[in-house]
Amino acid sequence: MNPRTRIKFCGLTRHEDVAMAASLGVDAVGFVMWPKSTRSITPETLEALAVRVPAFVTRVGLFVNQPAELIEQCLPYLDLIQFHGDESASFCHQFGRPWIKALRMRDDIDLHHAAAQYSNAQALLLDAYRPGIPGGTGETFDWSRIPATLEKPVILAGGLTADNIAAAVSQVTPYAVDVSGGIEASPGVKDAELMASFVKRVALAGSC
Ligand SMILES: O=C(O)c1ccccc1NCC(=O)[C@H](O)[C@H](O)COP(=O)(O)O
Repeated sequence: MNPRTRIKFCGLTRHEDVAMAASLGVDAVGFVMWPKSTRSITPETLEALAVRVPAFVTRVGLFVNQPAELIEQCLPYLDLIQFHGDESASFCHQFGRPWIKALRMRDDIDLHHAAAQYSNAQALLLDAYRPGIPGGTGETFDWSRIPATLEKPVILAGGLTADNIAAAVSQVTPYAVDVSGGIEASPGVKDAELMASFVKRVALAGSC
């Protein structure tokens, strides 16, 4: 039996969206701590949102080349750290907390090399590459570029929606999928119906 595809919703900024995600059975909720993002929240908002996340829903903090001091400040409210910039493996590993590394799918990326480089990561999150934009582009990439076997679990991200998630799961069979723009009414504001239909389509894709 194939394990189910885990789901992370990213870029949450509101209590009601976190509550909806949890009620839908989503595995992880992501909070963007990078201030230049249209979905960013402050450490104070992170605390307010995170303390109300139910047990067994993983709270993920997303950072882009940010100071260790900020990450330390957020740690009490995070179960997992997502590094979405050019952080080194040793930087990522210094916090004593599970972490994942986001990789943008540049033409020249070598995923086997990256898996070795980030050997302590819990998983690699693969996202679309657009120069100058570190993530949350809402764009897909060519999923056939993902090797059939990789030394780390793959979290597929980038432009996923209820309309393309079945094809993505069937083609890539990722460990997990990550979505932000595809479940939004506007940046940082999630749409309850889009969230529900995304979760439903992932479940259906896994049962085919
Ligand atoms: O969401 C952002 O604004 C953002 C900014 C900087 C780095 C990463 C960012 N988001 C990452 C994600 O939301 C997801 O990991 C992933 O990129 C999926 O986003 P989307 O393509 O919108 O589904």
